[in-house]
Amino acid sequence: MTQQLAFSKGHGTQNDFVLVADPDDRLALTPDDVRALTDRRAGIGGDGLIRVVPSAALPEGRAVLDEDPEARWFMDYRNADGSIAEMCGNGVRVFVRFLEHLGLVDLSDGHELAIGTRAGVRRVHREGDSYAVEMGRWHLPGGSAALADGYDAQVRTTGLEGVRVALSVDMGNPHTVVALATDAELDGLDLTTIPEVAPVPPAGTNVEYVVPRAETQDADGTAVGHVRMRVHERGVGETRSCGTGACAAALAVAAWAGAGAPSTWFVDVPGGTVRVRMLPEQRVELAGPAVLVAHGAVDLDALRAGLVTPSA
Ligand SMILES: N[C@@H](CCC[C@H](N)C(=O)O)C(=O)O
Repeated sequence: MTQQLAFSKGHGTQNDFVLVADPDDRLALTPDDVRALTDRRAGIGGDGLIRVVPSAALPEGRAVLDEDPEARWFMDYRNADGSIAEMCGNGVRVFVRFLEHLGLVDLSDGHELAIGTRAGVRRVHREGDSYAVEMGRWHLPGGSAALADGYDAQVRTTGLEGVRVALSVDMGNPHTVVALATDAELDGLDLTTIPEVAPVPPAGTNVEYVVPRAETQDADGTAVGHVRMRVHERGVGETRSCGTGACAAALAVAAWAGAGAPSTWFVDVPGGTVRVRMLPEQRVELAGPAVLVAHGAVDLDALRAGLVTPSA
């Protein structure tokens, strides 16, 4: 008998994931299995794979339970190349939508749900169809000196081309935000290859390219920031959205703008728009949609047989 694996497929602003439920921690998915499942021709297709597993089943999950005993479910996140990632902002929202679909949680009463991730506990609540995630503490690996360098370089830059101000932002996973001057520059980027950014941390980095857009105002007349972003994700390539990347982008642009920058930002990505809010104590909130589009079963033996290993 062939081995069948039940899956769902979901996305958050078109950052798409294969979702599998493993409530008894029985699935031993190898990196090759992940590559095959996320393959867009021989598999289901996705930027990553998310496994639902009890926090108590994994060492990283047990660490999370020490932080918050209510974080019962753990998001085991894999990039499409099979590598493990600490966090995924769009993934957390889709993970919670999947938990709802499985009947494991109910957020309809507006309460907050604690989720385990390799970057620590993340808290999620619903705002209608949108899911808001408290994304934890961020920091700038280069410290304030890196910020000063970036800001100086940016204000010195004139002309339409050549703006290459970069800032590393740790969102639980690594990001490098690069400021560009114009929409044409952003549109013209070739992100089929890994962009050159320096310095690249040893564990690699996700790279976000951003162009500021005009500020708007909310109903109370408070300024709201706005940026456009394209992203090259570590372990994937160009994707149509990245939630942790959107937070990093808003944080970098707000930091470059200095005191008085808006505390709410909209980040436009090729797959839609997410909202980022600065919170006290170097925390940030990400809000956006989470959609499940398919449910089915995959024949694991056929899938494994179809995986082509690139020759050296
Ligand atoms: N798309 C995600 C980030 C996924 C992990 C990333 N590729 C990494 O390796 O850190 C998001 O929405 O945050």
